[in-house]
Amino acid sequence: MTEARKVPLLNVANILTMARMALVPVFLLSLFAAGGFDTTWRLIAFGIFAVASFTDHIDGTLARKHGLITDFGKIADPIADKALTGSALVGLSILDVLPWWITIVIAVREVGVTLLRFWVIRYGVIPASRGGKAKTLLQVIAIGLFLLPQNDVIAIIAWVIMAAALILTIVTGIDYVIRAFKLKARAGRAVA
Ligand SMILES: O=P(O)(O)OC[C@H](O)CO
Repeated sequence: MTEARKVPLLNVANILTMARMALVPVFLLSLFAAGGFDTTWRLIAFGIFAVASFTDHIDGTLARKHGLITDFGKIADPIADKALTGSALVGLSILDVLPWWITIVIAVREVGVTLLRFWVIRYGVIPASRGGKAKTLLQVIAIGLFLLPQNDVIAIIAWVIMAAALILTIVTGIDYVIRAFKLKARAGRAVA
């Protein structure tokens, strides 16, 4: 595996990625505090989720701006996103806010893409695509809206965005499968 540039592994972008992972248990504790439906705790959970999600934006921006892109970051950043969104989806399904089938469809895609990345890692890294980034953004917005105390307007917007996120989740998942097979085939041709 080759580094895009010789940069220290422990740089600010990677530290932010790891901080996002570390916030997952804190987020879950606040989501389930006081039974899961206490308005104050739900707002705290929303705040922690929002801060953690924002680190995704900052670490990517810093990595690009200051040349802090590492193979570790390319792999760890999507995993940190999946840990955060996955735990939120499971939490919302446990609380009966979100149907389990939505959580399961997204979880299967996210775990599948992660396994796919490791499966082809000897040939190269599959970084997040624009579609993958847009998918994560839509998931984050929909989850954020479901975390808020609900009313009709919030619920309608949350469902519309979740539907778009689901479509993009599936479409980009298929796109990554195609990319993985192309990467593997290219590596095979290079060896032959
Ligand atoms: O769709 P993925 O697996 O590439 O994930 C995208 C990342 O969450 C973007 O930061």
